[in-house]
Amino acid sequence: MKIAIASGKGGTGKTTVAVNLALSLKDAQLFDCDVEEPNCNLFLGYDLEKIEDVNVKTPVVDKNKCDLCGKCSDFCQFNALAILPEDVMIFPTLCHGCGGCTIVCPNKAISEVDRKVGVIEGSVNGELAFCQGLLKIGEPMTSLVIKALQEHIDKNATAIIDAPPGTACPVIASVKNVDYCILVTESTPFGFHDLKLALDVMRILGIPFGVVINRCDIGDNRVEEYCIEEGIPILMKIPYDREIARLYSKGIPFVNEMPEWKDRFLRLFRDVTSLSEMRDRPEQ
Ligand SMILES: Nc1ncnc2c1ncn2[C@@H]1O[C@H](COP(=O)(O)OP(=O)(O)OP(=O)(O)O)[C@@H](O)[C@H]1O
Ligand code: SF4
Ligand code: SF4
Repeated sequence: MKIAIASGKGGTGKTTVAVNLALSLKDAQLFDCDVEEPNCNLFLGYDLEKIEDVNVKTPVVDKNKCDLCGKCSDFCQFNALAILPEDVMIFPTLCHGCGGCTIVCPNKAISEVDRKVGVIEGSVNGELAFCQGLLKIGEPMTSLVIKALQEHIDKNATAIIDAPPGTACPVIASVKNVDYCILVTESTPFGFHDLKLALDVMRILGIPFGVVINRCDIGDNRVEEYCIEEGIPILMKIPYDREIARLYSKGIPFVNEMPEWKDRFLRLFRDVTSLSEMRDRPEQ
């Protein structure tokens, strides 16, 4: 079972839910896909070691073979190649490593070199199997690092995936192949607005989803009313709690100090499992 924790709006409590849910389960793996700023390990405190570099194949043009025909530049959908009067200019950070320009070059003038865009790290100790991706500073290829990170999911275990905020490519890369997505939101106008964007993404991708309303006692009831109207499962409600915020600021997962929440997260997991199974069952 692969479960993503996502949201439209940032700061709604994804990491809080992902870490506390993973710690409440036995034998769960936790993956921090927020590769621009992974922060799950602030709460776990595990020693991490590098598992692998994430590289992208980037073109290099041999000037002696190139006749500036422009076929490579015409092919590239990402504007990573520009034909100048006497040269082909390459914008490495725009290149997605598709390899197409190398194939279309009629003069075999293009070769490829590895360019490092990030790194995958894994825990060497701790009660959870934990992995995170780390995008190199200045690199925009977030999705490549997320894809590489997800290769390390053990298909026989339960994987909890902490997704980045928003609804753009990094979120799609994080949730694409999951069995279920938990959308964490808050009862504010901004939370409600961005939840609806995230719901649209899940519907388009055909991923089953439910909602956790965090800080449920701030703002108004619009999120809850909307979920009831639309038949969206409300999986859990977490109140605004000074103690949760205090523990967070000390890097302590709140299930460790407030053990009653472990049962609630276990119940959440059971609900998610049965909702996902119901969806997989063929209609009678
Ligand atoms: N129920 C709660 N009561 C009080 N404070 C909370 C609660 N849930 C989360 N917070 C606070 O909200 C902040 C954001 O939480 P968290 O980092 O889990 O959100 P996030 O969605 O993962 O953020 P990002 O979008 O940056 O990844 C933290 O400062 C945390 O202490
Ligand atoms: S396709 Fe090959 S020969 Fe043509 S401009 Fe590009 S690198 Fe040069
Ligand atoms: S490898 Fe693909 S993305 Fe990169 S420059 Fe060539 S065509 Fe463009």
